[in-house]
Amino acid sequence: MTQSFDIVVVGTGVAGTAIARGCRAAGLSVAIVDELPYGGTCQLRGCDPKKVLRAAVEPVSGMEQLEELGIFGAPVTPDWRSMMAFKRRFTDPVTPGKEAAFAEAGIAKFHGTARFADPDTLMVGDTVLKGGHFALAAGSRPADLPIDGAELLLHSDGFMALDTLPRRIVLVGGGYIAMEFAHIAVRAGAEVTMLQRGERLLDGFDPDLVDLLVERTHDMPVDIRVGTAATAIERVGEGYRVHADQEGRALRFESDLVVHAAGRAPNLDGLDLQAGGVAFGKRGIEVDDHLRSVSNPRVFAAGDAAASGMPLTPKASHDAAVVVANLTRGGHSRRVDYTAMPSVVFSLPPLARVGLLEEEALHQGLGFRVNHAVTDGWFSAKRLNETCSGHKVLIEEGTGRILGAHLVGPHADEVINLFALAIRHGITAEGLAETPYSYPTSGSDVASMV
Ligand SMILES: Cc1cc2nc3c(=O)[nH]c(=O)nc-3n(C[C@H](O)[C@H](O)[C@H](O)COP(=O)(O)OP(=O)(O)OC[C@H]3O[C@@H](n4cnc5c(N)ncnc54)[C@H](O)[C@@H]3O)c2cc1C
Ligand SMILES: NC(=O)c1ccc[n+]([C@@H]2O[C@H](COP(=O)([O-])OP(=O)(O)OC[C@H]3O[C@@H](n4cnc5c(N)ncnc54)[C@H](O)[C@@H]3O)[C@@H](O)[C@H]2O)c1
Repeated sequence: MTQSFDIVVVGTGVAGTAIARGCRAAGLSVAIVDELPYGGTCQLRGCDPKKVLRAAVEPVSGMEQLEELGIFGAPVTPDWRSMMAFKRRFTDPVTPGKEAAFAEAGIAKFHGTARFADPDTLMVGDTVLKGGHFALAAGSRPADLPIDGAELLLHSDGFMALDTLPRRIVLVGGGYIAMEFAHIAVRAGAEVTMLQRGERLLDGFDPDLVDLLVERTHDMPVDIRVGTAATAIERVGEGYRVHADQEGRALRFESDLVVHAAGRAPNLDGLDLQAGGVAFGKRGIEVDDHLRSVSNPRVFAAGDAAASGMPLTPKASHDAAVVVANLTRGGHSRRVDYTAMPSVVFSLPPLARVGLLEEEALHQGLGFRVNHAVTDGWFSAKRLNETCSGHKVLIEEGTGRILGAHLVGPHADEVINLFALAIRHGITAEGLAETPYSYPTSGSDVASMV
């Protein structure tokens, strides 16, 4: 059966949902398709469930910090099953909620893998979908790890659906997922080892602040091995043995669970982009500044699937707004602008960045001063007995423009938004310093950071 729509959207995550709803609200006929239950990564398998699980270990982290002052005897261990039940209260309603919302909006729903038959036709099973335009918001998936036994790795979605938390966990990788899962799992009672191939963890964040967080994580304790690449995984009895290479030295780690935390790749395999004449590379679908495919003008891409910006939720939302503008008001009405897109590692305490890294600002030849301090002695960290706290703010000489801000410590995940606002809307260091802040809050520290 052939059906025709103004817009056919692939993916029901943050990007696909917003594109479908935005185009429909503008009066276009819209179809949406997903091969998984509707909802996408962020709400079902990513940001939101992760942050719900983190909520259960936040008090544990707080108690650990206050324990040495004699305020608590010993921290409690949260009940993992109850944590999962709490998480499901958020994730279970997502799919039925999306199904109902699309139906109410008059968006035609399809379930199955969408693949191109030719540049203006998508197939979902035997159903033929003709589109005036296509919006590809297919997201990302765990990157292929070319090691023996890679099929034994549990992916992040599996970790966030575990019925019980195994005692010993090896995390393969040293990025966002490894750091966030380590902080949750250790506080929930597991013994965690992190294997990071490169010499540094959390590439893309300020190295001095990463060092503070790594020291804190090491003390939790997490066994962090840098310069250590996982080379093979084998089943041994009920558990696993992970083989790794550390500068030519062969290492072995026994574990009850091995988790993939070694990067994600655009999820393009099912789409048969070649048949659709849609150019793509390792970073995703190749798009111009308007998020239009460089090879098929009927196609736009957004979110993790598009080779643009950072694969994060705020970027997926921004892309969706750009695609909606270009689909409803003409193909060249809006360009992407990833200025001041903040990013947070939701460790305890969190690590955050917005704008340029020091190295990037130097590379661009900008003249700037750096306000860098370790602030475990500041009131907002000290009252929590939090030892991991610091900032680095890059301020342009002459203009006072904030070029970049990097934070680690209590509420860094919230405070970074003030710097994002400043960078996006041109509020200078002077403007930030003279703003009255509620006190005592971590936000009020901003005045002393600039
Ligand atoms: C564990 C984890 C934690 C994260 N935490 C954060 C966080 O705290 N903050 C943050 O900003 N970002 C976070 N992210 C990243 C964030 O989740 C993604 O950037 C965001 O969800 C991408 O949204 P999207 O709409 O592009 O894709 P997705 O939400 O992944 O949606 C893509 C959808 O397309 C469907 N699909 C793919 N191919 C086809 C096909 N051929 N046919 C039909 N359907 C198809 C998929 O089934 C999927 O449902 C996290 C990611 C993970 C994995
Ligand atoms: N808070 C957030 O915003 C958040 C949280 C989780 C995930 N995410 C998104 O998901 C993506 C994927 O997260 P991630 O942590 O998997 O990727 P990542 O790119 O952040 O880190 C992957 C790390 O794994 C290492 N690695 C690769 N192969 C290895 C091997 N064989 N042995 C040891 N180490 C190896 C890499 O050197 C790299 O440091 C992120 O880039 C981000 O876009 C975001």
